[in-house]
Amino acid sequence: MMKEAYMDLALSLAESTIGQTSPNPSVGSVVVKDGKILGMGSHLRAGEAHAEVIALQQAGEEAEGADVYVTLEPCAHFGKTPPCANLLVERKVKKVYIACVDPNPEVAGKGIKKLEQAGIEVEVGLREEKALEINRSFFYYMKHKRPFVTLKAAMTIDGKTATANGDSKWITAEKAREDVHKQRAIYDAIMVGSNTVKHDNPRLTTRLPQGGKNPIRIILDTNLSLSPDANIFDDEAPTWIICGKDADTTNFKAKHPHVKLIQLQTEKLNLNDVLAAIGVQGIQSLYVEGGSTVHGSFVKEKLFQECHWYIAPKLLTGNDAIPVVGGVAPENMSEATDLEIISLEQIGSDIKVIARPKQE
Ligand SMILES: Nc1c(/N=C/[C@@H](O)[C@H](O)[C@H](O)COP(=O)(O)O)[nH]c(=O)[nH]c1=O
Repeated sequence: MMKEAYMDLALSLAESTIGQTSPNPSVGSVVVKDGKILGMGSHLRAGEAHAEVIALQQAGEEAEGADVYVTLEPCAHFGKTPPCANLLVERKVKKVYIACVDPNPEVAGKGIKKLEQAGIEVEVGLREEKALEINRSFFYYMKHKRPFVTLKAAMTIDGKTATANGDSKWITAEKAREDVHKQRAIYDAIMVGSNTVKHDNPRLTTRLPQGGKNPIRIILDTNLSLSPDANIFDDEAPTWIICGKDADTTNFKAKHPHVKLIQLQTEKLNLNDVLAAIGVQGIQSLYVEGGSTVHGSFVKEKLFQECHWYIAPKLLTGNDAIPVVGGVAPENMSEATDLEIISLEQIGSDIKVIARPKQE
């Protein structure tokens, strides 16, 4: 096989573990010699063996003189496991193909240097774009210490997300809603505003036939106004509430001891502070399920990195129905937020659009 095909295999190994390795990146590795695959592996969980270790274990003595493909620069520092760069040197591999360099300034280039100093040939950049895409949340978080934000909305084709009285069940069909749950399992946290909790009484858990982890539920509730009977309080999924400085936290904590309360120092919740506060808690990726007003704030303040729009072939009509992105619109169309379409796919009877703000 060509070198690209071996790196594609390593990338598919990385992609298969997205969401389960946080706070670590998802990494895949393949060991090849004389056209034969001697080992392959993914980093499966934080604190466990790295992808290269698993692939080299499978290769055994045969690893000497082999080519190693890895989707992220091998680590050079002692984390929870010994450095992979040292292991690659010990096993006397011939050449290491690296899809992308670790953007973390503390580690960038150190693994490559260690390999080259030991006389191992290194080629960087094979399928780099795909490798960066797989770990976009991890890289974003490393750089900004705040979560990569994805806005997710479901809407009718005429842009409505609920009727005037708040009814939204259902806009999209079963298959698209199942895709939403697959996304929930990938993200560290999911966020909604208190209005969505009041209108929809959501669980915000991952409910898939094949299972999948629950994201941390984060509710924006300035004055701790939610009813104690809300669904988010009656199951064991991790729940955080973010409130303003005037909220009565003592009373709340007595009622909901298992809920993590993050109280900001401002009367109203400022999204910059919200993202900084959950970034400090280690949340690397955030899936914002709305509603309309919350989406409006994230767009207006340009605090999102991606949007997933699920569009149903329905017309709700009406000036009174709820628009998918709320808030106050700019005066001129030229002030609209320009996006770049990343993907467009049909899921059952609905369309899923992934878009990102156009880089200035
Ligand atoms: N109304 C719809 C959605 N609605 C999204 C949110 O408004 C809901 O409160 C949330 O998904 C409910 O979470 P749950 O209780 O955990 O299922 N989202 C969708 O993709 N399609 C819809 O038709």
